Amino acid sequence: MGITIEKVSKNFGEYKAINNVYLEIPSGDFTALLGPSGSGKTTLLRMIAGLENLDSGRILFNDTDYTNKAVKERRVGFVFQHYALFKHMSVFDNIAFGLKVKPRHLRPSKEEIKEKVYDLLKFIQLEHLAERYPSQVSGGQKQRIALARALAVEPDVLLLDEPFGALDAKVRQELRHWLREIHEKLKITTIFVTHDQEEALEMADTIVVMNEGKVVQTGTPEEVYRRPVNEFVYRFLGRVNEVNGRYIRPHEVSLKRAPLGESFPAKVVHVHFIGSTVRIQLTRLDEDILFEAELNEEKYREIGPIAKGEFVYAQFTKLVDFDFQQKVKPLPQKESVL
Ligand SMILES: Nc1ncnc2c1ncn2[C@@H]1O[C@H](COP(=O)(O)OP(=O)(O)OP(=O)(O)O)[C@@H](O)[C@H]1O
Repeated sequence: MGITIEKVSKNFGEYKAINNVYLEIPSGDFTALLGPSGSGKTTLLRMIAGLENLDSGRILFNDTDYTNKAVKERRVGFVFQHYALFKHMSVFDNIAFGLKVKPRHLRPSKEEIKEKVYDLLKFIQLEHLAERYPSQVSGGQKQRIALARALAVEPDVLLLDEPFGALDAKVRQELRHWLREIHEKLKITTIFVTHDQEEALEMADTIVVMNEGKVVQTGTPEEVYRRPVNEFVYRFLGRVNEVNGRYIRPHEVSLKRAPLGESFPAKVVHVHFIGSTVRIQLTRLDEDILFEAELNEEKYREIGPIAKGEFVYAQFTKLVDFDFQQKVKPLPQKESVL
């Protein structure tokens, strides 16, 4: 199911929560809505679900206007961070819920429901938990069950609002892979809200970067990361050093023991080992600027152990200048289209 968001706006009082958004989500795509808190991601998702009215614009599902259709007419499945499971129902009954509440003429038989729920439990690899209650399963399991519940009614569109937000880093990582695999199998058009750039870059086919109720850029993870249209996207997608109005990512800073090319001396302030990455804070001696370098294992091995207080030579090889870019190549003014 392809989705078109056409010039959609939504105000809360004076506040423009969604400001003239245009977006096309192709059928079968895994799209991440990425942006800081308050940028309008949840509001946009709720409008696609039919849970929030539009002030203006249209929402089309496969070219048919769904703007005024009710939630239950939309065949959407949701998984929200706080969309808790029904506490008083077993895992089985939670998953079966959407099927059991269907109108009589559409409702599958008891046997069909049982078979379907067990298929889904097998699919999410939690068959052994069918008789448990939500309080007896882990947070990660709860979100898998919530996904099975959403899938039970065979939605055309899957909407996920920070579904892993409340989980610890390791479980979140596992569920990212798991969800991506599920998407590969089912190919349901999926829209995933997150404020975590790593999560969006890792999972999505398409990233829609939002800020202040607007779409700032859409593209593949590689496009938005390598060709950000402005400073906001560049900053939002990763760590950044700002050097006199220009920018460089820490992993693009090169460090050497001896002077080379346009390198400058710098003093090591802190060294952090983060898994296989070494993050080093330095001060530039000639300009007294604090900056950060990030080395992978290989680069760190080349330069050798670095300790606080040592002096090294650093080079900013790829400074990005957005003012300059805008002067030579104006940003596209037209509405963004995937
Ligand atoms: N029902 C409402 N009434 C008034 N203001 C609202 C309402 N819902 C959302 N807003 C405001 O609209 C803006 C966008 O909210 P939204 O929840 O869409 O942002 P978000 O990008 O999803 O943020 P977060 O990541 O924090 O959830 C925010 O400033 C929010 O306070």
